[in-house]
Amino acid sequence: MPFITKIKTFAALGSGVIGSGWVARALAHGLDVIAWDPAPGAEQALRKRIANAWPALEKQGLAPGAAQDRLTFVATIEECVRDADFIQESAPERLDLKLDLHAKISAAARPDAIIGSSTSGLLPSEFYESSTHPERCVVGHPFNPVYLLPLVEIVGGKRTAPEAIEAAKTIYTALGMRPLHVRKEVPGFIADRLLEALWREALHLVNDGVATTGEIDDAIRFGAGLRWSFMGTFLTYTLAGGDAGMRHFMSQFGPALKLPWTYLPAPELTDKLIDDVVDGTAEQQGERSIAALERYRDDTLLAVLDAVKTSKANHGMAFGD
Ligand SMILES: NC(=O)C1=CN([C@@H]2O[C@H](COP(=O)(O)OP(=O)(O)OC[C@H]3O[C@@H](n4cnc5c(N)ncnc54)[C@H](O)[C@@H]3O)[C@@H](O)[C@H]2O)C=CC1
Ligand SMILES: C[N+](C)(C)CC(=O)CC(=O)[O-]
Repeated sequence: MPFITKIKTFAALGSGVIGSGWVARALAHGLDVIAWDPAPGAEQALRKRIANAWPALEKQGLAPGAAQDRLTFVATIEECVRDADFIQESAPERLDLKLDLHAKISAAARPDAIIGSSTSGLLPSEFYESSTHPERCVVGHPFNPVYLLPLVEIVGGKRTAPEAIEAAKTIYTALGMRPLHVRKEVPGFIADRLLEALWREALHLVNDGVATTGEIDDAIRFGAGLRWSFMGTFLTYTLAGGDAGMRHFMSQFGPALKLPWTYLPAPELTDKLIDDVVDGTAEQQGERSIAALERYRDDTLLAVLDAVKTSKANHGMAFGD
Protein backbone atom coordinates (compact mmCIF):
# COMPACT_ATOMS: atom_id res chain seq x y z
CA MET A 1 0.00 0.00 0.00
CA PRO A 2 1.48 3.43 -0.90
CA PHE A 3 1.97 5.75 2.07
CA ILE A 4 0.52 9.27 2.22
CA THR A 5 3.21 11.81 1.40
CA LYS A 6 1.16 14.91 0.53
CA ILE A 7 -0.06 15.90 3.94
CA LYS A 8 -2.75 18.39 4.85
CA THR A 9 -3.46 17.31 8.42
CA PHE A 10 -0.66 16.86 10.95
CA ALA A 11 -1.33 15.06 14.26
CA ALA A 12 0.87 15.87 17.25
CA LEU A 13 0.80 13.73 20.39
CA GLY A 14 2.58 15.32 23.35
CA SER A 15 2.85 19.11 23.29
CA GLY A 16 5.81 19.90 25.53
CA VAL A 17 9.04 21.49 24.30
CA ILE A 18 9.35 19.28 21.22
CA GLY A 19 5.68 18.62 20.43
CA SER A 20 4.93 22.35 20.46
CA GLY A 21 7.92 22.90 18.15
CA TRP A 22 6.45 20.40 15.66
CA VAL A 23 3.05 22.08 15.90
CA ALA A 24 4.60 25.51 15.23
CA ARG A 25 6.54 24.15 12.21
CA ALA A 26 3.48 22.42 10.77
CA LEU A 27 1.24 25.48 11.24
CA ALA A 28 3.87 27.73 9.65
CA HIS A 29 3.85 25.40 6.64
CA GLY A 30 0.14 25.96 6.17
CA LEU A 31 -1.13 22.67 7.59
CA ASP A 32 -4.11 21.88 9.79
CA VAL A 33 -2.84 20.53 13.10
CA ILE A 34 -4.63 18.34 15.62
CA ALA A 35 -2.93 18.02 19.00
CA TRP A 36 -3.41 15.91 22.12
CA ASP A 37 -1.60 15.97 25.46
CA PRO A 38 -2.97 14.48 28.69
CA ALA A 39 -1.55 17.14 31.05
CA PRO A 40 -3.97 19.62 32.64
CA GLY A 41 -3.53 23.06 31.05
CA ALA A 42 -1.64 21.57 28.08
CA GLU A 43 -3.69 23.39 25.43
CA GLN A 44 -3.08 26.82 26.95
CA ALA A 45 0.64 26.10 27.39
CA LEU A 46 0.86 24.92 23.77
CA ARG A 47 -0.87 28.03 22.38
CA LYS A 48 1.46 30.23 24.47
CA ARG A 49 4.57 28.46 23.13
CA ILE A 50 3.37 28.81 19.55
CA ALA A 51 2.70 32.53 20.06
CA ASN A 52 6.27 32.92 21.35
CA ALA A 53 7.68 31.12 18.28
CA TRP A 54 5.44 32.84 15.72
CA PRO A 55 7.46 36.11 15.28
CA ALA A 56 10.51 34.07 14.23
CA LEU A 57 8.39 32.01 11.86
CA GLU A 58 6.91 35.19 10.35
CA LYS A 59 10.43 36.53 9.81
CA GLN A 60 11.38 33.27 8.12
CA GLY A 61 8.30 33.40 5.93
CA LEU A 62 4.95 31.68 6.42
CA ALA A 63 3.35 29.41 3.82
CA PRO A 64 0.13 30.71 2.19
CA GLY A 65 -2.78 30.22 4.57
CA ALA A 66 -0.56 29.54 7.59
CA ALA A 67 -2.31 30.51 10.81
CA GLN A 68 -2.11 29.74 14.51
CA ASP A 69 -5.87 29.18 14.62
CA ARG A 70 -5.60 26.14 12.36
CA LEU A 71 -4.66 24.22 15.52
CA THR A 72 -7.37 22.06 17.10
CA PHE A 73 -6.75 20.56 20.52
CA VAL A 74 -8.65 17.32 21.18
CA ALA A 75 -9.39 15.14 24.20
CA THR A 76 -8.43 11.66 22.99
CA ILE A 77 -5.68 9.87 21.09
CA GLU A 78 -8.24 8.49 18.64
CA GLU A 79 -9.65 11.95 17.75
CA CYS A 80 -6.11 13.20 17.29
CA VAL A 81 -4.95 10.58 14.79
CA ARG A 82 -8.13 9.25 13.10
CA ASP A 83 -8.13 11.68 10.14
CA ALA A 84 -4.46 12.63 10.14
CA ASP A 85 -2.24 12.27 7.05
CA PHE A 86 0.87 12.18 9.22
CA ILE A 87 1.44 11.61 12.93
CA GLN A 88 4.32 12.77 15.14
CA GLU A 89 4.61 11.54 18.72
CA SER A 90 6.59 13.65 21.21
CA ALA A 91 5.71 12.03 24.54
CA PRO A 92 8.12 11.56 27.47
CA GLU A 93 11.21 9.46 26.83
CA ARG A 94 10.06 6.22 28.49
CA LEU A 95 10.00 2.92 26.69
CA ASP A 96 6.91 1.57 28.50
CA LEU A 97 4.96 4.77 27.84
CA LYS A 98 5.87 4.92 24.14
CA LEU A 99 5.11 1.20 23.69
CA ASP A 100 1.62 1.60 25.10
CA LEU A 101 0.99 4.91 23.31
CA HIS A 102 2.03 3.60 19.89
CA ALA A 103 -0.18 0.54 20.24
CA LYS A 104 -3.13 2.97 20.63
CA ILE A 105 -2.01 5.49 18.00
CA SER A 106 -1.38 2.90 15.29
CA ALA A 107 -4.65 1.06 15.97
CA ALA A 108 -6.65 4.26 15.44
CA ALA A 109 -4.64 5.80 12.58
CA ARG A 110 -5.15 5.28 8.86
CA PRO A 111 -2.91 2.37 7.79
CA ASP A 112 -1.24 4.46 5.09
CA ALA A 113 -0.34 7.36 7.41
CA ILE A 114 3.33 7.50 8.39
CA ILE A 115 3.93 7.61 12.15
CA GLY A 116 7.07 9.35 13.42
CA SER A 117 8.46 9.42 16.94
CA SER A 118 10.62 12.27 18.26
CA THR A 119 12.57 9.95 20.57
CA SER A 120 16.15 11.07 21.21
CA GLY A 121 17.57 7.59 21.28
CA LEU A 122 15.12 4.74 22.04
CA LEU A 123 15.05 1.95 19.47
CA PRO A 124 12.05 1.88 17.11
CA SER A 125 12.06 -1.95 16.93
CA GLU A 126 11.38 -1.92 20.67
CA PHE A 127 8.74 0.79 21.11
CA TYR A 128 6.83 -0.07 17.91
CA GLU A 129 6.73 -3.75 19.00
CA SER A 130 2.94 -3.73 19.59
CA SER A 131 2.03 -1.37 16.76
CA THR A 132 -0.52 -2.06 14.04
CA HIS A 133 1.05 -1.78 10.56
CA PRO A 134 4.58 -1.31 11.93
CA GLU A 135 5.90 -1.04 8.37
CA ARG A 136 4.91 2.69 8.37
CA CYS A 137 6.54 3.50 11.73
CA VAL A 138 9.78 5.49 11.92
CA VAL A 139 11.79 7.70 14.23
CA GLY A 140 11.91 11.35 13.16
CA HIS A 141 14.32 12.85 15.69
CA PRO A 142 14.30 16.65 15.57
CA PHE A 143 16.48 19.31 17.22
CA ASN A 144 15.40 22.11 19.47
CA PRO A 145 13.92 24.55 18.37
CA VAL A 146 12.10 22.17 16.05
CA TYR A 147 10.44 25.03 14.14
CA LEU A 148 13.81 26.47 13.03
CA LEU A 149 16.49 23.77 12.98
CA PRO A 150 16.37 21.76 9.75
CA LEU A 151 17.94 18.45 10.84
CA VAL A 152 15.70 15.44 11.39
CA GLU A 153 17.23 11.99 11.86
CA ILE A 154 15.09 9.23 10.33
CA VAL A 155 15.53 5.76 11.77
CA GLY A 156 13.64 2.61 10.82
CA GLY A 157 13.07 -0.47 12.97
CA LYS A 158 13.28 -4.11 11.95
CA ARG A 159 9.78 -4.02 10.47
CA THR A 160 9.88 -0.56 8.86
CA ALA A 161 9.41 -0.70 5.09
CA PRO A 162 12.09 1.05 2.99
CA GLU A 163 9.20 2.90 1.28
CA ALA A 164 8.23 4.36 4.66
CA ILE A 165 11.72 5.82 5.08
CA GLU A 166 11.36 7.42 1.64
CA ALA A 167 7.87 8.69 2.46
CA ALA A 168 9.12 10.18 5.74
CA LYS A 169 11.96 11.90 3.86
CA THR A 170 9.42 13.44 1.46
CA ILE A 171 7.16 14.62 4.28
CA TYR A 172 9.93 16.14 6.43
CA THR A 173 11.46 17.82 3.37
CA ALA A 174 8.08 19.37 2.57
CA LEU A 175 8.12 20.71 6.13
CA GLY A 176 11.38 22.53 5.33
CA MET A 177 13.67 20.02 7.01
CA ARG A 178 16.95 18.30 6.09
CA PRO A 179 16.38 14.56 6.69
CA LEU A 180 19.34 12.34 7.54
CA HIS A 181 18.68 8.61 7.26
CA VAL A 182 20.44 6.75 10.08
CA ARG A 183 21.00 3.43 8.33
CA LYS A 184 21.74 1.32 11.45
CA GLU A 185 19.36 1.23 14.36
CA VAL A 186 21.68 2.20 17.23
CA PRO A 187 20.86 3.87 20.58
CA GLY A 188 21.34 7.66 20.43
CA PHE A 189 21.48 7.60 16.61
CA ILE A 190 24.22 9.87 15.19
CA ALA A 191 23.78 13.38 16.54
CA ASP A 192 22.98 12.60 20.16
CA ARG A 193 25.97 10.28 20.44
CA LEU A 194 28.13 13.23 19.49
CA LEU A 195 26.26 15.70 21.70
CA GLU A 196 26.31 13.36 24.69
CA ALA A 197 30.08 12.87 24.45
CA LEU A 198 30.49 16.66 24.65
CA TRP A 199 27.95 16.95 27.47
CA ARG A 200 29.71 14.22 29.55
CA GLU A 201 33.07 15.95 29.18
CA ALA A 202 31.47 19.29 30.11
CA LEU A 203 30.06 17.75 33.31
CA HIS A 204 33.50 16.34 34.18
CA LEU A 205 35.04 19.79 33.72
CA VAL A 206 32.50 21.28 36.17
CA ASN A 207 32.87 18.35 38.58
CA ASP A 208 36.66 18.70 38.61
CA GLY A 209 36.45 22.46 39.22
CA VAL A 210 38.26 23.17 35.93
CA ALA A 211 35.62 25.57 34.58
CA THR A 212 32.19 27.01 35.31
CA THR A 213 29.20 26.27 33.09
CA GLY A 214 29.55 29.79 31.62
CA GLU A 215 33.24 29.29 30.80
CA ILE A 216 32.50 25.97 29.11
CA ASP A 217 29.74 27.59 27.05
CA ASP A 218 32.19 30.37 26.08
CA ALA A 219 34.65 27.72 24.90
CA ILE A 220 31.95 26.43 22.56
CA ARG A 221 30.21 29.57 21.36
CA PHE A 222 33.33 31.66 20.53
CA GLY A 223 35.14 28.75 18.89
CA ALA A 224 34.00 25.50 17.36
CA GLY A 225 30.32 26.43 17.73
CA LEU A 226 30.70 29.19 15.14
CA ARG A 227 32.21 26.93 12.51
CA TRP A 228 29.92 23.99 13.24
CA SER A 229 26.97 25.86 11.70
CA PHE A 230 28.42 25.37 8.22
CA MET A 231 31.27 22.85 8.44
CA GLY A 232 31.41 19.63 10.44
CA THR A 233 34.31 18.10 12.34
CA PHE A 234 35.70 16.00 9.49
CA LEU A 235 35.97 18.75 6.88
CA THR A 236 37.16 21.26 9.51
CA TYR A 237 40.00 18.92 10.50
CA THR A 238 40.86 18.30 6.85
CA LEU A 239 41.61 22.04 6.60
CA ALA A 240 43.50 21.86 9.90
CA GLY A 241 45.91 19.42 8.20
CA GLY A 242 46.99 22.20 5.81
CA ASP A 243 47.70 21.37 2.19
CA ALA A 244 48.44 17.76 3.18
CA GLY A 245 44.85 17.51 4.45
CA MET A 246 43.36 14.72 6.53
CA ARG A 247 46.22 12.22 6.21
CA HIS A 248 48.64 14.71 7.76
CA PHE A 249 46.07 15.71 10.37
CA MET A 250 45.59 12.06 11.38
CA SER A 251 49.31 11.45 11.78
CA GLN A 252 49.87 14.67 13.73
CA PHE A 253 46.83 14.66 16.02
CA GLY A 254 45.55 11.07 15.86
CA PRO A 255 47.96 9.77 18.56
CA ALA A 256 46.68 12.41 21.03
CA LEU A 257 43.40 10.50 21.10
CA LYS A 258 45.19 7.88 23.20
CA LEU A 259 46.25 10.50 25.77
CA PRO A 260 43.89 10.66 28.76
CA TRP A 261 42.32 14.01 27.84
CA THR A 262 38.81 12.70 27.98
CA TYR A 263 36.83 10.67 30.51
CA LEU A 264 33.95 9.18 28.48
CA PRO A 265 32.13 7.29 31.32
CA ALA A 266 29.64 9.74 32.83
CA PRO A 267 30.46 11.43 36.14
CA GLU A 268 28.40 10.54 39.22
CA LEU A 269 25.48 12.99 39.36
CA THR A 270 26.13 14.03 42.97
CA ASP A 271 24.02 16.74 44.65
CA LYS A 272 27.04 19.04 44.46
CA LEU A 273 27.48 18.55 40.72
CA ILE A 274 23.77 19.13 40.09
CA ASP A 275 23.86 22.29 42.27
CA ASP A 276 26.99 23.57 40.50
CA VAL A 277 25.36 23.08 37.09
CA VAL A 278 22.01 24.56 38.10
CA ASP A 279 23.61 27.55 39.90
CA GLY A 280 26.02 28.12 37.02
CA THR A 281 23.31 28.14 34.38
CA ALA A 282 21.06 30.33 36.58
CA GLU A 283 23.88 32.88 36.66
CA GLN A 284 24.19 32.66 32.86
CA GLN A 285 20.44 33.12 32.49
CA GLY A 286 20.47 36.20 34.75
CA GLU A 287 17.19 38.10 34.84
CA ARG A 288 16.07 36.87 31.41
CA SER A 289 13.02 34.60 31.23
CA ILE A 290 13.12 31.33 29.27
CA ALA A 291 10.68 32.85 26.73
CA ALA A 292 12.96 35.89 26.27
CA LEU A 293 15.98 33.62 25.83
CA GLU A 294 14.02 31.58 23.29
CA ARG A 295 13.27 34.73 21.28
CA TYR A 296 16.97 35.76 21.41
CA ARG A 297 17.97 32.23 20.32
CA ASP A 298 15.42 32.24 17.49
CA ASP A 299 16.50 35.65 16.13
CA THR A 300 20.17 34.68 16.27
CA LEU A 301 19.51 31.33 14.62
CA LEU A 302 17.59 33.05 11.82
CA ALA A 303 20.54 35.39 11.26
CA VAL A 304 22.98 32.45 11.20
CA LEU A 305 20.76 30.44 8.84
CA ASP A 306 20.50 33.45 6.51
CA ALA A 307 24.25 34.07 6.58
CA VAL A 308 25.03 30.41 5.87
CA LYS A 309 22.49 30.33 3.03
CA THR A 310 23.92 33.50 1.43
CA SER A 311 27.54 32.42 1.77
CA LYS A 312 26.82 28.97 0.33
CA ALA A 313 24.98 30.56 -2.61
CA ASN A 314 28.01 32.83 -3.22
CA HIS A 315 30.12 29.67 -3.44
CA GLY A 316 27.69 27.93 -5.79
CA MET A 317 26.21 25.68 -3.13
CA ALA A 318 22.60 24.97 -2.12
CA PHE A 319 21.64 25.27 1.57
CA GLY A 320 21.36 21.47 1.92
CA ASP A 321 24.90 20.86 0.54
N1 LIG B 1 13.86 18.39 24.78
C1 LIG B 1 14.73 18.13 23.81
O1 LIG B 1 15.77 18.81 23.67
C2 LIG B 1 14.46 17.04 22.83
C3 LIG B 1 13.57 16.00 23.10
N2 LIG B 1 13.33 15.05 22.16
C4 LIG B 1 12.38 13.95 22.41
O2 LIG B 1 11.05 14.46 22.32
C5 LIG B 1 10.17 13.74 23.19
C6 LIG B 1 9.44 14.72 24.09
O3 LIG B 1 10.41 15.42 24.85
P1 LIG B 1 10.14 16.89 25.41
O4 LIG B 1 9.20 17.62 24.54
O5 LIG B 1 11.47 17.47 25.71
O6 LIG B 1 9.42 16.56 26.78
P2 LIG B 1 8.41 17.50 27.62
O7 LIG B 1 8.46 16.99 29.00
O8 LIG B 1 8.69 18.93 27.36
O9 LIG B 1 6.99 17.15 26.95
C7 LIG B 1 6.41 15.91 27.03
C8 LIG B 1 4.91 16.10 26.92
O10 LIG B 1 4.30 14.83 26.84
C9 LIG B 1 3.11 14.88 27.62
N3 LIG B 1 2.73 13.51 27.99
C10 LIG B 1 2.80 12.91 29.20
N4 LIG B 1 2.33 11.64 29.11
C11 LIG B 1 1.97 11.47 27.83
C12 LIG B 1 1.40 10.40 27.10
N5 LIG B 1 1.12 9.23 27.69
N6 LIG B 1 1.14 10.58 25.80
C13 LIG B 1 1.41 11.74 25.16
N7 LIG B 1 1.95 12.79 25.81
C14 LIG B 1 2.22 12.66 27.10
C15 LIG B 1 3.43 15.77 28.78
O11 LIG B 1 2.22 16.30 29.34
C16 LIG B 1 4.29 16.83 28.10
O12 LIG B 1 3.52 17.93 27.64
C17 LIG B 1 11.05 12.71 23.93
O13 LIG B 1 10.97 11.49 23.27
C18 LIG B 1 12.45 13.32 23.79
O14 LIG B 1 13.47 12.35 23.84
C19 LIG B 1 13.88 15.08 20.90
C20 LIG B 1 14.75 16.09 20.59
C21 LIG B 1 15.17 17.11 21.54
C1 LIG C 1 19.05 16.33 25.29
N1 LIG C 1 18.48 15.64 24.12
C2 LIG C 1 19.13 14.33 24.05
C3 LIG C 1 17.05 15.46 24.36
C4 LIG C 1 18.77 16.51 22.96
C5 LIG C 1 18.29 16.04 21.64
O1 LIG C 1 17.75 14.96 21.44
C6 LIG C 1 18.53 16.90 20.44
C7 LIG C 1 18.79 18.36 20.68
O2 LIG C 1 17.94 19.16 20.40
O3 LIG C 1 19.90 18.68 21.16
